[in-house]
Amino acid sequence: MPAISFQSVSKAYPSPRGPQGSTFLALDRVSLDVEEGEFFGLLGPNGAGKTTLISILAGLTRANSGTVTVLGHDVQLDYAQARRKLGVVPQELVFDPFFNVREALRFQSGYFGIRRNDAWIDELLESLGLTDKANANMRQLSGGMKRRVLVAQALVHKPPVIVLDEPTAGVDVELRQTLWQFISKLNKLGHTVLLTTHYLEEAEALCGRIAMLKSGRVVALDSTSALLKSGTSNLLRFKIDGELPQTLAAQARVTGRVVQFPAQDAQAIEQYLAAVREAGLTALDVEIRRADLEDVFLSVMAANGDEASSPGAVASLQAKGALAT
Ligand SMILES: Nc1ncnc2c1ncn2[C@@H]1O[C@H](COP(=O)(O)OP(=O)(O)OP(=O)(O)O)[C@@H](O)[C@H]1O
Repeated sequence: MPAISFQSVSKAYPSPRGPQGSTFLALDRVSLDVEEGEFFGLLGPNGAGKTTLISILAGLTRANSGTVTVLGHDVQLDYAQARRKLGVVPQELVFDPFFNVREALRFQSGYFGIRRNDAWIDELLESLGLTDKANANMRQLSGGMKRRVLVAQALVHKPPVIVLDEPTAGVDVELRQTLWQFISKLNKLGHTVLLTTHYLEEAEALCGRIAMLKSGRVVALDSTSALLKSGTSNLLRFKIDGELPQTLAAQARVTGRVVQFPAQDAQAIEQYLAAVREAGLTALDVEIRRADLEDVFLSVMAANGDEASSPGAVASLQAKGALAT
């Protein structure tokens, strides 16, 4: 049985631009399963529908159609059981200003009907570096500290399925490391983790499988290693001292003065460098690097209607079948 199952989930919101009463699809028949024990990444650009999907999972928003289950419990028909299996760390910093940290965690335990939870609460406080803040009022905490409390709140009932919606947005390196150490430990103990993040290096390091959403549709779904292999294996990267001719620019990803070409082999590298020389330009700081998840992500997004990235890498991904159709 999957830990989380989305089957053909669609969600329409009122359209901000169209005529009165018109809607647009924030989620368009999304289907994906997260298996028990997985560390699963849900990636996508702003507005792709990640938070909407998580809100439906957490019972905060209703889908217009489709089925969502948590360990077999339907999030609508069997809400209480589904919710009990889930620990959700929301993107927004929501907290009760009248409680101190320990009280907030005790209150949350009470919400799930758990009494005498102090041993686990102490462990959460310790693991998240909050022990010395246990008696501090929530209002007195910095943004990063509040985020730690949100993580602790989500885990207070030891949920088998942990959902983190951009937990490291705007937080410092120390918290990120503390958080990922702790979440990885829980994952090793068997907890399933679903993570959304814009930090692609974190997703690459942590997630065994990844789904990419674009405009409410799943556009890629595979193991992280297969996604990495599906991209152009190497990239030729350099800076130029002028404007790249159109024919060359069409094959490259250009960011200001930095140019990147897919570099399948030495011949391709020589050809690109020769073409740059023939155009009267000088390539500076030349390096060859392995494609990372960010390259794959940009290629997938480009293949699905974002012109901003490398056509060469897209062709490579399509040829290897990594892109959902
Ligand atoms: N309550 C709402 N009413 C109307 N439109 C909404 C509502 N919530 C989200 N949307 C729209 O639905 C789309 C998906 O939004 P969502 O927040 O799910 O995206 P996201 O992938 O989480 O984005 P981000 O990375 O910016 O957090 C966006 O176009 C957003 O403007």
